[in-house]
Amino acid sequence: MLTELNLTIDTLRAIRSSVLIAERDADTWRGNGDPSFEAWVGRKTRLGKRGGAAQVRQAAELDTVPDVLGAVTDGRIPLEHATIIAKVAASGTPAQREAATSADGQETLLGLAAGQDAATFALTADRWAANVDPEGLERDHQAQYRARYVHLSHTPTGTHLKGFLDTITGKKIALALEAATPRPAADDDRDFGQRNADALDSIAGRILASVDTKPGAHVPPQVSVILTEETWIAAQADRDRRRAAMATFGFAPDDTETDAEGEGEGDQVTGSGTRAATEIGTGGDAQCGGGPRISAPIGYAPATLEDGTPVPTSELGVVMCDCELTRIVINADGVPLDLGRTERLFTGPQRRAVIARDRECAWPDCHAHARWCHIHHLRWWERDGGVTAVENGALLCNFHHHEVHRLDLTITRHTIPPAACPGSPGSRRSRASGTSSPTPGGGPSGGLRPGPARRSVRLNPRTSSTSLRPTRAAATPAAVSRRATLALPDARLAVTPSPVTRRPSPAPPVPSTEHRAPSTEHPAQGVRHCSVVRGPEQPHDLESGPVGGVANAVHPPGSFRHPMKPSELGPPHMTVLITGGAGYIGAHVVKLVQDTGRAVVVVDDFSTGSQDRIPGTPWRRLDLTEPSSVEELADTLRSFEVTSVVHFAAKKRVDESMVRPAWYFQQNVTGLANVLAAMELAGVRELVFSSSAAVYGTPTTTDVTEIAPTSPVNPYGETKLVGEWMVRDAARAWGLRAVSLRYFNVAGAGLPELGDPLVMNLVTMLLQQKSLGQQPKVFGGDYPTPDGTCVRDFVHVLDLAQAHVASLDYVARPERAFDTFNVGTGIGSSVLEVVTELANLTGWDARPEILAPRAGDPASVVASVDRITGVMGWRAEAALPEILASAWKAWQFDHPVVS
Ligand SMILES: O=c1ccn([C@@H]2O[C@H](COP(=O)(O)OP(=O)(O)O[C@H]3O[C@H](CO)[C@H](O)[C@H](O)[C@H]3O)[C@@H](O)[C@H]2O)c(=O)[nH]1
Repeated sequence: MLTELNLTIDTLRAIRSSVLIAERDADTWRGNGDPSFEAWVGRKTRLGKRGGAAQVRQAAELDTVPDVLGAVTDGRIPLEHATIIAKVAASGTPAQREAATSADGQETLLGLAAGQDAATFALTADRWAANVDPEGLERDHQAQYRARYVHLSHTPTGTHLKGFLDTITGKKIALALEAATPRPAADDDRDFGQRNADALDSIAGRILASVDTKPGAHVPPQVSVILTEETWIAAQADRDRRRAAMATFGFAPDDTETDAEGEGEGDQVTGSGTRAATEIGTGGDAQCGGGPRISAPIGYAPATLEDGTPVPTSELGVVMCDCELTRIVINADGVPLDLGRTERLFTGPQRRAVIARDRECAWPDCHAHARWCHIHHLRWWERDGGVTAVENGALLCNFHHHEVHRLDLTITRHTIPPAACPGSPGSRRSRASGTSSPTPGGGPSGGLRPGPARRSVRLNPRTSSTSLRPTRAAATPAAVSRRATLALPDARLAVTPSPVTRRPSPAPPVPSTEHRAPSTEHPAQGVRHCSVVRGPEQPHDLESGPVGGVANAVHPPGSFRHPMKPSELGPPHMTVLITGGAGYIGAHVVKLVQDTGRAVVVVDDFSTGSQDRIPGTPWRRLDLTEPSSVEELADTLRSFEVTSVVHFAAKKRVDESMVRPAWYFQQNVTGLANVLAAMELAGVRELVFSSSAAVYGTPTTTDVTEIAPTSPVNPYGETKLVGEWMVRDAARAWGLRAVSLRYFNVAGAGLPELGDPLVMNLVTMLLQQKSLGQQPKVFGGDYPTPDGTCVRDFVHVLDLAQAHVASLDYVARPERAFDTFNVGTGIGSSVLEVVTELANLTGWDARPEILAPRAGDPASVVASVDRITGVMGWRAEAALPEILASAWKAWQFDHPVVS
């Protein structure tokens, strides 16, 4: 019954797919005020735009495999299996797509689908696809591999982590995170993401602690915490003051062996048969609820990392607990003068003894393996003057070690009678709650009593015959006396949270004065690295100003929003020739390519571009439409040993192309033909071609994929489509490896001085209208879009430039031939939305004037960017507000208000 029901549902869905495609092709949905077919479907079905788009996408994919769709309606296979085949047909390599859509291919896949569940069949289909195009799998993996990156953005509010990994590495990392994440303890209310973060922290700690991790360095990598003597004393005084306040408000620091609710129950003892339990009393947050109020702390400069990042006191506690201290005396200019050293490390034998005893994190129910644990000083080394001895050490995983220091806990070991242990008569298992309680009325732990704002947890026993009992600690004079050893004039303490072996660390290299700026406010902050990047020797016949151009002469490296990913750093000997490199998009690409370490040479006729945009970059003035340009360009390619070309030089005004179509073909098609001829002559085989979304004309869907029909509606788009064909044909004929990037609506600026100099698209035209005191002019208000104005996909010019860098990597791979990719954000904005956003941003009292529609304007063009994201790992980062803000800045830079 259930099977039949499922079959019927699948059959109906398959029929719905066919109906959707028929509706789409019949075009009957138009004229109802819906901006797109998807929107129409979403409205009709009440699934909304997203739901409608998903149905249409699935239908379009299934439409490519009609036999498979038929097999669903015949009840041969479930729809799920059909969608797996359709995915291969839609997103595989060209060879895989061709095979999957062929009658034979569909029949083979149908045969494979029989008798397999969906998950197994998905893997089978993957293997089949790999078999059809064995290199496809490897190519995809290599593409993923080249595209992978991890960015850490350090902001004042925390560090953001962003990245992309190839599937294999992703799985490896997932396994490693899992390995470093123990089964959550009873009191562990961290969610999955938080546990992953802790696992990553733990892995980093382990790497930094390993003596084997010495990538070319003389000492293991270290995280240094830098603090002054005053900070050291003030931080401790602050904590002591808090603790004293706690005592004043009714419960002594050692009272933490206290019950809050329920009854504690020791858990089952493992190992030797002796039983142990551990209790923690956190005492709650002194600042919260009914807890005691404490006086405001006295301000003091925080400890910092080497780059000046402030370190919270609880983190300081963690590193002080299990660390190596190196005293570095630094003079007023931040130059290290003297190294002293005091170690507070557990020795190897001590560690082994602690590990043998505790085996895993000593926190209740936390089973983090010893290899992920720190050794915590039960009596803190810096706070309580605790000794570095086995009996004072306890294994704690990274997370719980931080908790102990964050909550200012003291943990004590104590033996508990077997009767109180789990499994014993009268014992009960602990509740999985951070607010469960320890043993009542002086159970095994003895002397437990309820206290205000007190949380306590009954902990799991360990194999040891002792238990750990965390409590709040008392201020101890020992902590004060310990400071004496650190109180050195002009001293900074560099604290390394690393169980590095006992061997003297060499002094850190004293910064050479010629490379480092003198210290300013912070010894580490004052250090600035300066590096000079020399360009290749340049031939003298170029109009490049001083020969031997120096990359990045004006724009400091990293001043762009997107720093290059390490994976994108190309070998310095690679030279990229960029035609039209002095133009708006070209100059951004010049800068980013240079940032990757590649050399760049620009060819431009400077009809719209300017040399100011490419400081220090060698250039050659060349009109690429002239027949003589072929030889001249080939010469340049040879003399610079160019390895790849990015071709921008072209005309790009839609309206102009409508008026001067032949000239557009001359400019764009002849220019490209000459570039290709020169490349063939010089044997340069890598090309990134600047195409346009204009090749789609008026798309039938808003979500335009690369396989959408190309049907340009203006000569400009036609020249780009012809260009794509020419590039594809060159790939077939003489082994050119090329990518055509179909730009959607590009706007914004990476630097204020790199704004779009031409007023020829919506954003710059609006800014000009604003500057002239005019009202925004909107071409057409009656399009079948939500607000009647055209919808476009606006992409930041820097994101677009990044896509070129990714494409250069892509075409560098020998297995590539020719491919096309959309470059957009996947999000549409209407002209009116742009006007409103810009008006808000600039304080413009804008009252749009709706004019007649402009010739050749399609209603709605929005990219599908799945392909470029999947293959190259590229994805646009900036949204409309950021794009417009950068465009506005650039506009102000170019049009300063003279008062
Ligand atoms: O003052 C203006 C200027 C433009 N528009 C409208 O804004 C939309 C965007 O126009 P643009 O000229 O900025 O961009 P296009 O979409 O016409 O063309 C752009 O996108 C294309 C791809 O779709 C090509 O890449 C092309 O080079 C690029 O200019 C159009 O509906 C246009 O009519 C206005 O309403 N008022």
